[in-house]
Amino acid sequence: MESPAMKKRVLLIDDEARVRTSLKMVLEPNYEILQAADAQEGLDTFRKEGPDLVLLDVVLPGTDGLAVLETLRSESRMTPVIMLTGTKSVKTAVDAMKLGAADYLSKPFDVEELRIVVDRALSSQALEREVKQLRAQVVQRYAFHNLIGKSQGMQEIYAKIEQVADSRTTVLITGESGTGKELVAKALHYNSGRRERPFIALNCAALPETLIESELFGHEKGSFTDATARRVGQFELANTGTLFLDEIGDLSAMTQAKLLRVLQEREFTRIGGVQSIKVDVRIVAATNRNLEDMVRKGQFREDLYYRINVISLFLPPLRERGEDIPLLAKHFLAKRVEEEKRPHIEFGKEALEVLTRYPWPGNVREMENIIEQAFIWSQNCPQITQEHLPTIMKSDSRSSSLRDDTLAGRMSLEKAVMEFEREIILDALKRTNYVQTHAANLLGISRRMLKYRMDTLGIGRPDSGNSQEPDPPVQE
Ligand SMILES: Nc1ncnc2c1ncn2[C@@H]1O[C@H](COP(=O)(O)OP(=O)(O)OP(=O)(O)O)[C@@H](O)[C@H]1O
Repeated sequence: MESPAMKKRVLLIDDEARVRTSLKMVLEPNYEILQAADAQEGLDTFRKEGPDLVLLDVVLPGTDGLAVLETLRSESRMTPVIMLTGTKSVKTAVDAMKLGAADYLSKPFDVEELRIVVDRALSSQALEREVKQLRAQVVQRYAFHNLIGKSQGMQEIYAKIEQVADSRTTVLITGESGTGKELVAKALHYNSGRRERPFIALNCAALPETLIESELFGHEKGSFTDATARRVGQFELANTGTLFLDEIGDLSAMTQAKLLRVLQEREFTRIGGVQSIKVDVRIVAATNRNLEDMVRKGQFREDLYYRINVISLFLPPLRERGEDIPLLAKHFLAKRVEEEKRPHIEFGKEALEVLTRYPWPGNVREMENIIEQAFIWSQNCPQITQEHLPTIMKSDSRSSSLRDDTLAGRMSLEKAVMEFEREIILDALKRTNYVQTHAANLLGISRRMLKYRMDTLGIGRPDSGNSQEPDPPVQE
């Protein structure tokens, strides 16, 4: 890391000593200045000193400044070059920008403009560096071996990821909510040749029907009432990378038709636009709905289904991969211990048994939340015990009586599931003092979904007399 006191270094390449002196005077308080009077000296200094920024005159004795610019850019794409041009050479300035100059300044310079242009070029360079570093970190984080699980089901997933990551084939990931579909989509991306390119995730269920098309394909200014400016859609943003379409079963018939066209032709038009835009995007889709069934019922286009279902990956629910449960629980606990720099803590034997027996309706996401709570409640304890786990996880007798009633035909499956859900939601609400946002976080669902489930199951707030306020309306 560079120390904040270290000055950035600026190389001035200009044959006129007078110009170099005035540039130096303006910049010296903030930067360390290196100087060169011709192209060769400039390139030598650049190679030897590795400055952070170059100010380069377009007219140099015997050499064209643009040729020097090309050499500089080919040797270091990260170092910004600002061109110094005569007042009349607008065309040269444009050519320079095309060749990758960060900016240009016309002589004679305005002192303030000079400072601004130099500062701006250096801060966008710093930003570019940061993005590169972050991308590299993300690549490491989502390398597929970071998916936790040793069960047969997960091993099959790993093998498939390895087989298909590096092709452009469309992949459909299915599985219940919270089983790790988005994580698998990322693993596909970060194990492919596209790993340095964008990974864009779009949840098709989270957007109202009216917005989804503009979100996907973008729109031209004025194409509808709210379209006050041109907007680039996710397809364009994901170009050369991967577009992850979550909850694809929630797309309307019209959007399904448009998506099919993009998948077939690899091109589309923005809403209100006429120009066809070609894209190279790898599509990974996911759903927790039964698409085959939706096709049978006419709710999902059959042709689109076959297009996206070229390769399918099914993520089994957590309850069907019991051996992954202790592994995942220890992983999430270790992660929290490290984040909070707390002393080592482990699960007691009985707590681990409770975790293993529990059916995990919210899958891995639910587990992450429950371990988070247990971690908080176990402050100062050397072990996580049953006491640190939610009551519902231990209410074996209640869940077995629901199961017995269902299997004996005394209760429908639907009713038993609702009863079970009702108890979990009530438990979460009690634990969070009825603060719905916190309860929703605990359950790993949105507040909107929690409110919807509470309404469906008839769960109200605890009776607090007349002071009870109505629930705030749920926004679309
Ligand atoms: N095998 C795994 N190893 C480690 N973490 C996991 C694993 N599976 C899921 N997770 C974690 O569980 C949480 C939920 O995963 P994810 O969002 O990928 O699920 P999903 O199936 O896409 O859910 P939904 O259908 O609700 O969108 C995330 O925080 C994810 O990091």
